[in-house]
This record gives sequence, C-alpha cells and structure tokens, in this order.
Amino acid sequence: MTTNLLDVAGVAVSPDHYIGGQRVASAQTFELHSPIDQRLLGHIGEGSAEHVDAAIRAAQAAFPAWSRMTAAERKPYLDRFAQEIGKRADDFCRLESNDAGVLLSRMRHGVVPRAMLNITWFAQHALELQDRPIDTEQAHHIVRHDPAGVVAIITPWNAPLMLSTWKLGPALAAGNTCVLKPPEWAPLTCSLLADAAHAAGLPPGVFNVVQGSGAGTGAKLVSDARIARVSFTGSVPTAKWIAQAAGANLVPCSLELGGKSPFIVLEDADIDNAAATGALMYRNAGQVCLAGTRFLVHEKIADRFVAAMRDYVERLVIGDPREESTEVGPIIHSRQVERVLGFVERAVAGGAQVLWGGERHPFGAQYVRPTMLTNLKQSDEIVQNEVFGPVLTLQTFASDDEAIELANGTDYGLGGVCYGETAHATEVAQSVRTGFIWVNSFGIRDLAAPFGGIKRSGVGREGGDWSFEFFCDIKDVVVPKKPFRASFSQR
Ligand SMILES: NC(=O)c1ccc[n+]([C@@H]2O[C@H](COP(=O)([O-])OP(=O)(O)OC[C@H]3O[C@@H](n4cnc5c(N)ncnc54)[C@H](O)[C@@H]3O)[C@@H](O)[C@H]2O)c1
Ligand SMILES: O=C/C=C/C=C(\O)C(=O)O
Repeated sequence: MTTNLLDVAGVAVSPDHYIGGQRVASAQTFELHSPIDQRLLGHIGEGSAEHVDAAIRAAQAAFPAWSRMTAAERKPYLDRFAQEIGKRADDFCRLESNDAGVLLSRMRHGVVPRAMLNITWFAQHALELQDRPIDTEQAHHIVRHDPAGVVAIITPWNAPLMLSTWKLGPALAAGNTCVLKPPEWAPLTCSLLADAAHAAGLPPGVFNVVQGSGAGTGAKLVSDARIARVSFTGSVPTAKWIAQAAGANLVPCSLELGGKSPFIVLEDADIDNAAATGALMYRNAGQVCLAGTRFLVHEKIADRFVAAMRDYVERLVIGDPREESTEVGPIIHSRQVERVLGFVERAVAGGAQVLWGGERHPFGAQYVRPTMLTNLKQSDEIVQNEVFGPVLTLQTFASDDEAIELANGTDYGLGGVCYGETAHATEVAQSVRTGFIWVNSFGIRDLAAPFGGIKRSGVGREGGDWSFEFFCDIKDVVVPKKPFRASFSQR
C-alpha cells in the first residue's frame, strides 16, 4: 500500500498519514528518536490543515455507509481488524518498545492481547445495545444508540496502542468513523494500526490517522466543527485547551487525565504482598496514569513496609526494554527526564528525605533510579502534582480517618490501591474519592467496567456501556400504546 517506509528494528513502518484508505506523505516532518539510546528512528509527517481537512472529509464520506450497517454487519470487519493486529503482534511489540520504551515482554503478554480485545469486545458488546425498550403505561420507548458522526481521538505516548484501540474499538463498533492523532513522541504503533485496518478491509475513510504535534495538528482537529465527539487521554493542561476548543462548537469531550493516586497500607495489611505490589508502581518507569504514587502507610507498620518494599525495589532489573529480563526501562524524552528530576530536586531542597533512588541511573541518558521520598507535608508540590516518572512519595497516618483525609487531599481523583484485611480495606476504599480503586490488588481491568477520573483526573467515563453512551447519539422513539388524538385541553 505504501512506498515510503522506515525500517525500525527490522519492522517496515510508514511515517505518513493514512487518509481515505491511502498513505499520504507530508512535506513537513519531525524527527523521532528512541528513548532507549536516543538514536534517530526516522522522520514522521506533520499533519497540516489540509491533511486534517482531508481526513475529516474522508471520514464524513465513509460515515453514511458505515453507520447504516448493523452492529452485526460491522462485527466481521472489526474481528478481522483484531486478527490483523494479532498477525503483526511481533512488529507492534518491537515498534512500541523502540519508540516509547515499553517493555517488549509487557507488549507481548499485556498490551497486544489487550489491543485486540479492545476491538473484539466492543464489537460484540455493540450487538447487545440495539433497541433497548422502555415500557410504561402510556408508551413504548425504543431507545436507540445511533452513531454520532466523525470522532476525533487523541492519545498520549505512555500507552499509544492500548489507548488508541480502547477508543477506536467502541467508536467504530457504534458506527462512527474516526480520525486518530497519535502522540508525536511515540507514533509508530498507531501507523501500523492503519496497516492492520487496511488489510482487514475496513472501508476507506472509516479509520484515518493524521500524525503530527499536539499544538499544530491536534489543535486543528479538535477545533473543527465537523467533529461530533472528541475522546482524549493525556494531561490536564491539554485537556483544558481541548475542552475550550470543543466547547466553542458544543462538541462533547471525554477526558481521561492524570492522577496522583493513593496507595494505602492499613495496619492489618499483608505487608509483603503490599510491598511487592508497591514495586510494580515503577512499571513503565512510572509513566502510568493509574499507578498508586502516593504511599500512605499506617505509622505502626511503616518501618517494616519500607524495608520490605526496598527489598523488592533493589531487585528490579533496570535496562533495555527489548531484553526479556528487563523490568524498568527508560523515560520517554530528555524533557521528561528533566521534569522528573526537577520535582525530586525541589522536594529535597524543601526538606524531603530520599529513601531510595533520587538520581539518574547509569544505564543511559534517559534512565532515572526508582525513587521514594518521605518527610513530606500534604501541601508539598511533590505530594500534589503528578510526576509521571519513577518517583513515589510516602506519608504515614495514625487512623483510618486520617488515611482517607490524606488520600482525598489532592485535586486529582483517578485511581487508588488499598491493602488491609479485606473487609476493612474495602470499607476504607469506599471513602476514597476516585474513579476506581483496587482492594488488595492492582491493575485488574475488565472492559465492561467504567474507567475514568473525578476532579482534575477527568470528565466522563469510558468502558462498557459508558463508551457507547459517549460515542452514540441516544435517541428515544416514543410510540403511544393508546391511540393519540390531538387536543389543546389535554396535556
Ligand atoms: N487517565 C488515563 O486514562 C490516562 C492514560 C494515560 C495517560 N494519561 C495522562 O497523560 C499524560 C501524559 O501524556 P502526554 O504528556 O502525552 O499528554 P499531553 O496532554 O501532552 O498529550 C496527549 C496528546 O494530546 C496531544 N495534544 C497536545 N496539545 C494538543 C492540543 N492543543 N490539541 C489537541 N491535541 C493536543 C498530544 O500531541 C498527544 O497526542 C499524563 O498526565 C498521564 O497521566 C492519562
Ligand atoms: O497509563 C494509563 C493507563 C490507562 C489505562 C486504561 O485506559 C485502561 O486500562 O483502559
């Protein structure tokens, strides 16, 4: 399909846009470097106003036929799309490992299977959404989930394949057509997704990819009045900008944003289990929105918990994400490294104590040691702001009430973790104000469940029915049960 190809770790991948079923090159490009060793991976197309316009027009042109199909008619296309992702599993793994620094093993065992499920699960779930009846004494209501139109999807660099398919799956299954703007620091797996869609025979224009920067390409896309929905995952400042741009056209937005989630360890917790899960918070070098990054530990067990977690952290294998044995890889970009270390420096200058880490790791320029800071006040910058790197904080508490107060004491409200005797931990978890919280566990995800944040962590929910509520125009077709005769004297 394409002639302009990059060779990234032996994988042929297009640096171009994918518009109306065709590859389209850009005169303007930007450089893409690997976070592992900073080598140049290639030049990626920067989408212009013309590219954004062409993608929206292609998506509009594809909409009537795609939206008229039933969910059952769309399902085979989407199942084939997932199969084509599966056929390219190895290439997806190598690309995201090289451009985003995600562990190859995590890609293979976690991300690629989840990306496939993101497509097939919603294609199946869409079958169950058609025509939900509501029967009252007066009327029969046919509640339809109609496709909304052209959906703009904007995703961040920490999980480009997983998050793009998480939105594409339900948006396409519902009968919308899509324009995806991938993250400019990790754009390659989204480009390969276009190859998978093409091979699956998705009709031209149903799924389009326009590469480019956020402030350039992304801003043009989300400001366009022809867009019916914007689904965004990323940072709070960008979300505020997007909400205003979309708001100017009264376009609904779904915003999945950052977090500063509490990791609560109650006095009756299984300390070793909690500590082992604690070390998992360094996964993806801490660049995970839903990680529990603020440890709140009962004062009576704090020393034992710190010793147990230190043990796990010291054994973490830090290195090249392409190696099977590696557990913690690099930080996405030199700018992000500076940002992460800046948080640590300011915290230490303000009196924080470094329990472990706190500096660069010698493996490479974009590596930072897993870090834990303590001796902090709730108002400290490091307690209040998302670092998005391998830097955690630890505070102690003396009572459940104090734990809950600290847990709720930031402007974020994405997730949480609570370790303790199950009934006790479940009770404390109920009072933590977040979109979700894991009791004695971490990261269990079910696509039927709602996912999203409160406060600064986001607006709206995706997942299960909630994805379809967002991506559909919900319509009530009212059919009276008794003959209806117009009359001004009657209501
Ligand atoms: N809640 C979640 O589900 C979730 C998941 C992953 C990441 N995140 C969050 O994402 C952030 C990290 O990602 P990031 O640094 O790439 O975020 P970011 O907000 O800088 O960028 C995200 C995406 O938005 C685009 N963008 C930037 N400015 C834009 C504009 N004006 N108009 C349109 N698009 C624009 C970028 O190009 C990128 O594709 C963290 O805050 C993290 O917590 C949240
Ligand atoms: O880093 C962010 C991870 C987000 C995860 C999801 O959106 C999900 O599991 O659906």
